[in-house]
Amino acid sequence: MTSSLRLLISNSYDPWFNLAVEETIFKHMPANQRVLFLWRNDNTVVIGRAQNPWKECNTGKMAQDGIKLARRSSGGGAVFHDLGNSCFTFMAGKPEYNKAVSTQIMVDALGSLGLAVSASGRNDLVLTTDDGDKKISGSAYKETHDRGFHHGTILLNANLSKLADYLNPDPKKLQAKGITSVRSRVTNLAEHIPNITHQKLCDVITQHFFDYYGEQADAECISPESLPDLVGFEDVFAKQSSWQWNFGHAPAFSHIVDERFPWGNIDFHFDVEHGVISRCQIFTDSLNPAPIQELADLLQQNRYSVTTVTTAINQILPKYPDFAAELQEMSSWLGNAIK
Ligand SMILES: Nc1ncnc2c1ncn2[C@@H]1O[C@H](COP(=O)(O)OC(=O)CCCC[C@@H]2CCSS2)[C@@H](O)[C@H]1O
Repeated sequence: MTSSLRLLISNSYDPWFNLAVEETIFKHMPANQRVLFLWRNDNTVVIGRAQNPWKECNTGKMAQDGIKLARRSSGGGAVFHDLGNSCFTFMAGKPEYNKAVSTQIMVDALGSLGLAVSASGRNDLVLTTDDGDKKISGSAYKETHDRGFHHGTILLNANLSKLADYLNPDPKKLQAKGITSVRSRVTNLAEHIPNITHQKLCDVITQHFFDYYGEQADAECISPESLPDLVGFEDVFAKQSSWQWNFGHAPAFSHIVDERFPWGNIDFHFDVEHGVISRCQIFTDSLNPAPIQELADLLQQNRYSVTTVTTAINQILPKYPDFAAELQEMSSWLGNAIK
């Protein structure tokens, strides 16, 4: 008899690949199937579908350190992933889909390792420690008319100082709507059970998944080199990897950046829609406002990104040789301010 369960293990650490696999499997699975997908991402910040990355994370530091940004299609806040963080996804058709079931499977699996874990009022799993409850897992959900998934993280031995660094945004004058992350006190399971590994964790989650349904399934390993037949995967992967989705899908926002240079004060007011500068106004008392105005005009209708700034400055430079040093100075300041 074929099993109603499917167990998928990703061997890739690329968040864009893994999220595209998750999305494609979810879209095409038969509604009577139950899927458990286990995966990890390296050096990544994953944000919720309605979040603003420039507001929620330190995008400048992330770019410097080669940390990928990945927007997911579920709601909720921003989390940091590295190989010390494990991810799980439970998928099921409706009406069976029930996040209370998957949450209980996780609580029981972690309990079987001797950990006092419970579901918090929010979407977290917390570990009871001598120092109070600490978050070890965050979850998010997605539902369509006939199916749903619950995915979440488990902190095993993630780099918590990186976690704090990347999720601590620069204090920018950013006015933005969108979902704000809820910062928590976190802990790694390895601090509480030193011999825990990703593999052991996957084994207990799998065992509890099988036990709950009273069935088993062989594990299928997925990687870019061995992709099962996933209808439409290429398109989903292209979207998931795109700047337009990961950054550009941020809800509209505005950003004011100002600086006092020896040669004048400057205020840039940016309005950004779909990640594109829809309006850029400047206010300056510089005696030479023309190149600055020209810069503001050139920035409009382009991506809110460092590349946009450097490209525009390079375009203006030859026209204003007497203002070159000031333009260079502005380029690095403005690039820094919006990255
Ligand atoms: N990896 C990880 N795990 C648990 N908690 C984390 C993690 N990284 C950061 N945090 C803490 O959670 C808050 C944000 O909590 P908040 O509740 O705002 O958001 C979440 O939990 C979202 C979980 C999404 C899970 C998906 C599953 C597959 S891909 S990502 C952050 O400020 C930190 O304090």
